[in-house]
Amino acid sequence: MTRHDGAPPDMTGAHQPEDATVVYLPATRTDNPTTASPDTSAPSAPDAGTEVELAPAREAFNTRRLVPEQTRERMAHGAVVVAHRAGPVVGNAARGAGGVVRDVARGVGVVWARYRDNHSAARYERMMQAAEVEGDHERLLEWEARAVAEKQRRHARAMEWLASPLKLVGALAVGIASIVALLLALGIILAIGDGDIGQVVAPIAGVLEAIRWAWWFATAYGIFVVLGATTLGLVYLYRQGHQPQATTDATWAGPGRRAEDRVRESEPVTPSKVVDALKHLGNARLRKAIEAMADGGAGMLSPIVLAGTGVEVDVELPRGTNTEEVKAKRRQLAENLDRHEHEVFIDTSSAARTVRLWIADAGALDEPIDASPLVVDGEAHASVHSGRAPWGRNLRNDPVELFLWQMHLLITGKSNMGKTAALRALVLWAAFDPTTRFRIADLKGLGDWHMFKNIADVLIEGPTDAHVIAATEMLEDAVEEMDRRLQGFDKAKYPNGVPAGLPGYEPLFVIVDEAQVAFMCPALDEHKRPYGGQKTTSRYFAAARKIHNQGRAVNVVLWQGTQDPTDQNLPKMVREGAHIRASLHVGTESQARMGLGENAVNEGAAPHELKQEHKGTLVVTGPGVTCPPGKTSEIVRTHYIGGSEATALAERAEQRRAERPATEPDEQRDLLADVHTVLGSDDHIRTTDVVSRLRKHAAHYPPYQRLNGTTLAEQLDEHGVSVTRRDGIPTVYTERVRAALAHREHTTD
Ligand SMILES: Nc1ncnc2c1ncn2[C@@H]1O[C@H](COP(=O)(O)OP(=O)(O)OP(=O)(O)O)[C@@H](O)[C@H]1O
Repeated sequence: MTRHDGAPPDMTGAHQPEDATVVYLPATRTDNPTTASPDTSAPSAPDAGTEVELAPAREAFNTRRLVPEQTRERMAHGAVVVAHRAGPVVGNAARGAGGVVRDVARGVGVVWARYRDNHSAARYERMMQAAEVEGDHERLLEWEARAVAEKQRRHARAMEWLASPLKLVGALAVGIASIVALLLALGIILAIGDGDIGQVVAPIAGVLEAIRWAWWFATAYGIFVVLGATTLGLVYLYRQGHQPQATTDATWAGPGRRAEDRVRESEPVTPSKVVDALKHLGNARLRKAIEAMADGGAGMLSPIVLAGTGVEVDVELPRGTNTEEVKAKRRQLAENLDRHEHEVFIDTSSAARTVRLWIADAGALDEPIDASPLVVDGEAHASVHSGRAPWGRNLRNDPVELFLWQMHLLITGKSNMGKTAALRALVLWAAFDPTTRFRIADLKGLGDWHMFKNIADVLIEGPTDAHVIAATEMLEDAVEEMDRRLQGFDKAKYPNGVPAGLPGYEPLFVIVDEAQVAFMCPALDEHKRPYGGQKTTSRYFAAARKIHNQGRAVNVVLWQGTQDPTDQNLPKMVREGAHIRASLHVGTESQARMGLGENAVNEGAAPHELKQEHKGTLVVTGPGVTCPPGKTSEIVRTHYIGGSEATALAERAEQRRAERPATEPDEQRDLLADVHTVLGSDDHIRTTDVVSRLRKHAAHYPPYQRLNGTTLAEQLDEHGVSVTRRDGIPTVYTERVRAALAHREHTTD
C-alpha cells in the first residue's frame, strides 16, 4: 500500500493527540472534492486555512488509518464541505450579498441553459459529441436517430401552432356562446321560480360583477402578487445557482464545454480509489459490507502492481457478494475509476470470490504499439514446426506469439478492423519458413495479398462468382492433396505420425480471406451443386469441412478470415473446425460467440466490447495461444504491418526461400505429353480438372503441385494450345493438344 509523499504526520491521525479537535483547512474552495489533490487537503501551515471544528472527520480519520490515501481523500472532501459551509459564517455582509446576486445570476444561467437544453437539439449534439469522442459508434447512431426524430416532432408541433390561432378563436367563440346560453337558461329557471322576469339576466350580471371585482383587486393589490411571485422566482433562481452542480455541471452552467475539449486525467489508481469505485457500483450489499469493514475496505485488495500499460489488482469480495455482480457492472466500475469501459477488464481470479481488475492508464490503449519484430529484425527466420509467430502484445504489454504448427485458424471481425492485416502478418511470418507452401484466395482482390504472387502456388484475387469458383477448386485440390498424403503415408515407418520435414508433407496453408463471400456465393456447377451455402451439398463448405476434419495430421491447414460472422456467412461446423479462433471488434455478443465459441465467451472473452477505434486489437483463443493463468483467451493488440512493409517482407521471404538448398528433383517433365495422357479418352475437360489430374499423375513433381487453372492455360498457350471457355468455364480440348503434339513432332523432325 503506498502513501502519498509529503503527507504531514498529523494527517494520518496516528500522531494527533486524542483530545485534539481542531485541524486547519485550506481556505481555497475546491469544486470537485473527489479530485482534490492530497496537497490541497493536507494543511501545511495554520495561516493557510480557516480554523473550524472537525471532530467527526477526525473520528473517521482515526478509524481508517490503515488506508491513508483514502482517508486523506475523505479529509479533502470533508475539508471542502466544512470550508464551504463555514463560508457564510466568516464572510462579511457585503460578500454575502454579492454571493446571493452571483448565485441568482448563475441560477438564471442554469434555468436558461436547462430550458435551451430541453427545447433545442443541444442535448442531442452533446451526446453525439461525447459518443464520437469515445468512439462509441452505436451510441452515436442511436443519438443521431433520436435527434432526427426530435426535429421531426418539433416541426410537426410548429406546424400545429401555425394553424392554432384560428382554432383558438373558434373554440373561444363556442365557449363564450355556451356559457352565455347556460347563464341565460339558469336565469330563465330563476325567473320562472321567483315569478320575476328581471331574474333572467341576473346570473349574467353576477358574472360581470365578479369580473369587475377581479379587475379592481388586480389593480389595487396586484403589486403584492407581482412582488410575491418575483420573490418566489428569485428564491428559486438562487437555489438553482447555489447548488454545487451549477458550477460543476458543464452542460447547464456557463458556456457549454465540448466533450473533446475535456482533458482526460489519468489519475493514479490508488487503493482508496478502487475501494471507492467498488463502493459506488450501485450494489447495496457490497457498499454496506465495505462500510462495515474496520479498515475501510483496504483488506480486500492485493497490492496494486504495474501491468503493462496499466495496473492490476485482485479484489477479494466480501461474503454475500459475488464476482458476477461486479463483472456485470464493468461500465460503472470503469467510470468510477475515471476510465472508459474498454479500459477496465474484470476477470475472475483463481482465488475464490476474487476478481482481478486490470485498469489501463487513461488513453494508453489508444496509442499504437511498437513495430512487428518481423519488420524490425532484418534477419528474421521462422520455423512453423518449432517456432512461434510474433503477433502483438497483450494488455500487460507482454509479447504474444502463436504456435501455428498444424493449426486451422479463423479470424473474424467487423469490416476495416484489421482482419486482413492480422491474418497476413501470420502468413508473412510462415513464409520465412522455406518449407511452407501457400494457396491463397483473396475474395476482395484489392491487392492485400498481391505480395505473395511469387510465394504462393495459387493466388486468386477478386470478389466475383468466378473467383469463388476458383477458390472452391483450390480447396478441393487441397483436399485431394490431403487424401494423397493420407493414403501415401508410410505408417510402418513413421508410427508417431508425420515427422517434420518429410518430403511431400510440407506444411500447406490454404488461405481464404473474406471467406464470407464464398459462403454467400449463389453460383451452381454443371450438376446444379452450389459453390456457396451451408448445406453438405455446398462445394466450398464440404471442402472446408474435409480439410478441418483430416488435414491437420498431414500438414494441410485452412486459415480463413471473415467479416461480421452470421450463421449464413460462417456456418457453425466451419467455425467450430478451427483450432485457433480470433475476433476483432464485432457488433454483438452472439457474433462474439460465433467467432470465438461459447466457452471462450462464457469465460470472459468479449470482442464485442472492444471499440471501433481499436483497429488491430483482437481476442484470441485456442491451443496455440499462451493465455494468462486461469484464462482461455487473450486480448492482443497486433503489430500493424502495412501494405508496403508487407511487400518488403514478402520480398525478403522470397529471398530466404530461394536460398533453400534445392530439394526439387532435376526432372523435367513434358507438360504437353502429360496433359495429353491425363485427358485420356475425354474430348474436353475443364482446365482446373486437368490441373488436378496432373497433380495426381506426377504427385512428387513440384511444378505441377504449384499449377492452377490460369498458369496451366498460360503454359499451354506457349505450347500452341489455346484454352477457351465452354459454358463460361475455361476448358482444354484434347483435339488441340493432339494437334500441338503433332505439330511439335513435325517441326522437330
Ligand atoms: N494492428 C493494427 N494497428 C493499427 N491499425 C491497424 C491495424 N490493423 C489494421 N489497421 C488499420 O485498419 C485498416 C483496415 O485494415 P484491414 O484491411 O486489415 O481490415 P479488414 O478488417 O480486413 O477490412 P475489410 O474486412 O473491410 O477488408 C488498415 O488500413 C489500418 O489503417
